[in-house]
Amino acid sequence: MALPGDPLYDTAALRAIEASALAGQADPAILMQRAGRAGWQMARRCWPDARRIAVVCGPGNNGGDGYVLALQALQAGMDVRVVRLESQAPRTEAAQAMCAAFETAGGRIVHFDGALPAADLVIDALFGIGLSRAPDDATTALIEAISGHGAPVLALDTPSGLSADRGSVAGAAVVATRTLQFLAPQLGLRTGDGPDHAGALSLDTLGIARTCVTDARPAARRVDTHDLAHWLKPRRRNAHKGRHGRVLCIGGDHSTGGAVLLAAGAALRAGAGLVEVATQGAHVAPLLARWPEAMVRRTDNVSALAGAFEAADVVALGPGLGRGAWGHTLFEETLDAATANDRPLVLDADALNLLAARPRTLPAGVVLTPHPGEAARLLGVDTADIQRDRPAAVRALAARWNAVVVLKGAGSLVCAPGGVPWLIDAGNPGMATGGMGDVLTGIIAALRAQGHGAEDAAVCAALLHAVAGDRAAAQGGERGLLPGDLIDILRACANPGAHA
Ligand SMILES: NC(=O)C1=CN([C@@H]2O[C@H](COP(=O)(O)OP(=O)(O)OC[C@H]3O[C@@H](n4cnc5c(N)ncnc54)[C@H](OP(=O)(O)O)[C@@H]3O)[C@@H](O)[C@H]2O)[C@H](O)CC1
Ligand SMILES: [K+]
Repeated sequence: MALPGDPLYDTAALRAIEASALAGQADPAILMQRAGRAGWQMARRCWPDARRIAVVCGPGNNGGDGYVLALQALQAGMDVRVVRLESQAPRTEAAQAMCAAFETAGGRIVHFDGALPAADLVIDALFGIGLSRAPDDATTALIEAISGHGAPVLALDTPSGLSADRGSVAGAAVVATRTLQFLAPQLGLRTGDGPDHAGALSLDTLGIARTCVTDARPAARRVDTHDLAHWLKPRRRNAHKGRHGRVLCIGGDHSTGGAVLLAAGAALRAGAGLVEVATQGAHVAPLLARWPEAMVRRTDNVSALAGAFEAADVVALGPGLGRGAWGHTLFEETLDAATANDRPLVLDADALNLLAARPRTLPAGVVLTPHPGEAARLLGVDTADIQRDRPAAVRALAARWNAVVVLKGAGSLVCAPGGVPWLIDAGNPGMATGGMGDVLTGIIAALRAQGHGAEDAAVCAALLHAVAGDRAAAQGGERGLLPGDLIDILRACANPGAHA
C-alpha cells in the first residue's frame, strides 16, 4: 500500500535532483532561467499592481535567479532595482551571465547602504539552499532591511538565513510573505522556525523530469488532514467494544489529576473501546463526572492494578504522574510489568523525565512524546540543541531509545528507529498550552488499542491532534484554546467522511 503523505527533501537531495535534472542539458543555467521566470510569474500573479520591484541578490545562484527575475520585470516595464552588498557581486558563472544580461538591458544595480529603495514588492534572492553559515553584520543588516521594509516579500527557494535542512535560524533570517521553492519541497520550511519565516509556500518544479525527484531520498514525509483517512477507516458493522481495545491511563498525582483526566477523555473520544484510569488524586469524582464512561481506581502501586494491567491492550503512563515517590514507584513497576508482559506503552510528561533521570532499556513498541525540553533531557543536551536541528533530534531520539518518538512543537516530527521522519503539517500556536500533550497521549493510546502499530498510531495521532487543534482554533481563535476544546472536536475529526 502506498505510503500516505508527500516527500520533503533536504539540501543534499535537492543538489542531487539539480544534478540529475542538469545531466545532459546543454545550458547549465537553464534551471536558473526557469527559476527566475517562475519567480516573476509568481510575483505578477500574487502582486499584479506592484510596479517598483527591489530585487536583493546574493553572490550565488540564488542571486542568479534574482537577476533573471529582475530582467523579466525590467522587460515588462517595471521600475526595477537590484540591491546587493558591495562584497557580494555574483561569483558563479551562471549568475555573472544573468547579472550581465540585466545590466546590458539597462538594469540598475545599487549597493546596499543601510536602507532598501522604496518598492511595492521585495524579492529575496540573497541565499537559497547554499546558506553555509551565520550571516555577518552587513548581511544581517540587509536581511533585517528586507524583513522590515513593509512591502510584501517573495523569497526565492528559501527565506534567506533559514536552514532548509534544519528549519532553524543562525542569527537572522528573512520573514517572507511567500516562498517559491524550486524543484522539490524542502523540509526546513515546515518545522521549527520555518513556518514563521517562509510564509505561504509555493513550488515550481522547473519542468524537470519527475524521475529526477522520485529517485532522490526524502528527508521526511509530510502528512496533513487529507491523510487521516489512510488510517481512520470506517468501522466494520460487526463490532464490539473489545474490538476497539482497552486503554489503561496511569497518572494523576494529588495536584495534577486533570492531566490523566484529559488523557482518558481523549482516549475515549479517539475511539478506545474501554478506558481505565489508575490515579491517586482526589479527582476521581470530577473525572467520573466528566467521563462516566471511564473506569477509575485509586492506586499506590502496579500490583494493585493486577487485573487492569493484564486486561489493558496499551498503557499510557505519565500524564500528571509527578516525580515524587508515588510517581517513581509507578514508573519503575509499570515499565517492569510492560516489559514482562510485552504490553505496548505510551510514555509522556514525567514518565519521560523519570526515564531521562533513570535510563533503562525500553520494551518494543514504545511511543515517546517529548516536547523540546523533555527531548533535551532524553538526549542529555540543551533545548536549543534540539530546536537547532529538529529532524536530526527526532532521529537521534528514536535511535537512542529504540522507540517511536513524537517531537512536539511547530511542525511536529514523528520517527521510528532508523526510519524516515514524518512531518505533521497541521497545528497552531494555540496548542502551546498545558494539557495538550495529555490529549495527544490519550489519542496515541486509543489508536494503539485499536490495532495500529506504534509508528502508525503515533503519526495518525499527532496528525489527528493537530487537525483537531486547527479546527477548534478556526471556531474560536487560537488564544484561549484549551485541551478540552480538542477533545470535544476529536470525534468529528476521527471519522473522516462520516459527516461528509
Ligand atoms: N535547487 C536547485 O537545484 C536550483 C538551484 N538554483 C538556485 O541556486 C540556489 C543554490 O545556489 P548556491 O550558489 O549553491 O547557493 P546560494 O545562492 O544559496 O548561496 C551560496 C553562496 O552564498 C555564500 N554564502 C553562504 N552563506 C553565506 C553567509 N552566511 N554569508 C555570506 N555568504 C554566504 C556562499 O559562499 P561560501 O563561502 O559558502 O562558498 C555561496 O557563494 C538555490 O537555492 C536556487 O535558488 C537554481 O537557479 C534553480 C534550481
Ligand atoms: K532566498
